[in-house]
Amino acid sequence: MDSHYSTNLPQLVFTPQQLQQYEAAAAKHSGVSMQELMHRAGSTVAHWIQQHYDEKKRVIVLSGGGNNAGDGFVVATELRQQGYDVKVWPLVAVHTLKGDAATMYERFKQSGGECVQDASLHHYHIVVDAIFGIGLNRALPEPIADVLAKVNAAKVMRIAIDVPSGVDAHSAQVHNNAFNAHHTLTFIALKQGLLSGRAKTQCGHLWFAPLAIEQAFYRQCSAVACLNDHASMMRKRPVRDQGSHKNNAGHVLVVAGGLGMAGAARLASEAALRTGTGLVSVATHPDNVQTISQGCYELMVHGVTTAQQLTALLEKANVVVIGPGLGQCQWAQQMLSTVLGYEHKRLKVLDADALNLLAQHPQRLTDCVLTPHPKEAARLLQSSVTEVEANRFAKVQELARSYQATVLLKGPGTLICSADKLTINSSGSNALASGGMGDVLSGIIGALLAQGVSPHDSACVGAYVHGLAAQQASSEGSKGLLASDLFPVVRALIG
Ligand SMILES: NC(=O)C1=CN([C@@H]2O[C@H](COP(=O)(O)OP(=O)(O)OC[C@H]3O[C@@H](n4cnc5c(N)ncnc54)[C@H](OP(=O)(O)O)[C@@H]3O)[C@@H](O)[C@H]2O)[C@@H](O)CC1
Ligand SMILES: [K+]
Repeated sequence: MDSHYSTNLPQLVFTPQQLQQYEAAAAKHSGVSMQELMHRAGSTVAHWIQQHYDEKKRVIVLSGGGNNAGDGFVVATELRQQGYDVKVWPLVAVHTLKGDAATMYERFKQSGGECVQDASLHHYHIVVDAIFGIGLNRALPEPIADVLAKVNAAKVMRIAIDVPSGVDAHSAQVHNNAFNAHHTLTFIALKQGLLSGRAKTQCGHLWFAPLAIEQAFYRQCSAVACLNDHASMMRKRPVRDQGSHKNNAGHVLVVAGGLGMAGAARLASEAALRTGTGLVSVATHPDNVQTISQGCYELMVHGVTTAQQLTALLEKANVVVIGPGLGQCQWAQQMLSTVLGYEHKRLKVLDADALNLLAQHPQRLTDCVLTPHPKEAARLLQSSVTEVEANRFAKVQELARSYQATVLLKGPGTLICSADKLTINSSGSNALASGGMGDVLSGIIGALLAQGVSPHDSACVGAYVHGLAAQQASSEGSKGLLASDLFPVVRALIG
């Protein structure tokens, strides 16, 4: 039996529908029966529990009505054999089980295993979720949702088999009272819905167990997305030739900082410098000039009030970052329409208020990277945050299509979508940080574009470096990380 598992995740990402469609063929090509596959899945989880918790721990397995429950009965049977005190609490009547799941239930009973109803959770140390896996197709029904609310509130270690119940492995939608796992062991291939948004946090630590059929599976169908990893992101960083000078490393123009919003402009422009741009200019409200320049003499800061003044600056730059602290007043509108209407090709990063203004007058764009958080994405799509979070994958694709742009949808497991590519970011989230993190991200992406990295790769490397910097700059779980704390880490990562 192969019980290999790891937190090193593969880069190839699939939909649960692809798993449903091709896993049987992959198993067949690997000479493995479906029953053996279920046995491998359950044994892997049992092995994982043995590796992490000794047999004095009391375990309860919650079972459902499909094959996920079959995995759960294998876990329970194997742990009992290893001396654990294990019970199964069926949340769907066991007589409805079919096929291999029914067989695994029979084996559990025959081995002396016991089912309980309405268990007292405080008696157990570990709860194993074998209710729903990739077969979840609607919200959790009342009795199951009620049980999971209690499980989530209890002081227990929660381990999900394949998918935390209540998480939609396709859309990343998290239904009410979904199982809040400390660890999730997922099988055969990575499912997109576990990697982004709230679903990502709902999985806790994600472990991948290929069950020794992943290669055959990869031959059956093509991945729908790519999970970026450290090595590939580091390879895509711009390389600066030793003999080069400032004019070979791009010129970013940051159009930012309405009245009273100098900080956002400074964060974005300093981030562009710290990410290796040769020259960085800032076009801002005249009252901000001194504040932005203070302590960062490398920035060329211009107070701008007219389209002509901005056009003169656009001529010198090769990339424009527009939006941080821009506001939505007449001045801001004029700045955005001048940038979007500029006749020569300039790569552009649109962030913050540039996105809010764009949402008021949607249009197809050229050479743009958009970096919305879910609320800005909702405005751009005339939708709601709930709808965006209920299907981050479809929404980022819709944005990329409607605006003809590369779109980076922020949040845990940031998504980056261009016409032909979907990438999921794997580095940390900055949920505990203060404001200004987005400004830094737009500056980093602008810098990468200015140094010749493609729009899609700039957004991917930017998201990765930004997330990793947030992770490294703060100790785990600590609040109070400042956006400017990222600068030294970004420099070290990009340099
Ligand atoms: N194929 C294999 O042999 C292998 C499979 N493996 C394992 O199997 C898992 C997939 O199994 P699965 O396809 O049976 O789906 P699963 O998630 O167990 O549940 C489906 C059942 O739930 C029901 N249902 C759905 N949503 C519901 C809701 N909200 N509320 C109430 N009911 C709901 C649905 O009912 P229906 O829609 O038919 O009414 C159906 O009865 C996979 O994740 C992995 O763990 C591994 O062992 C490897 C080998
Ligand atoms: K599960």
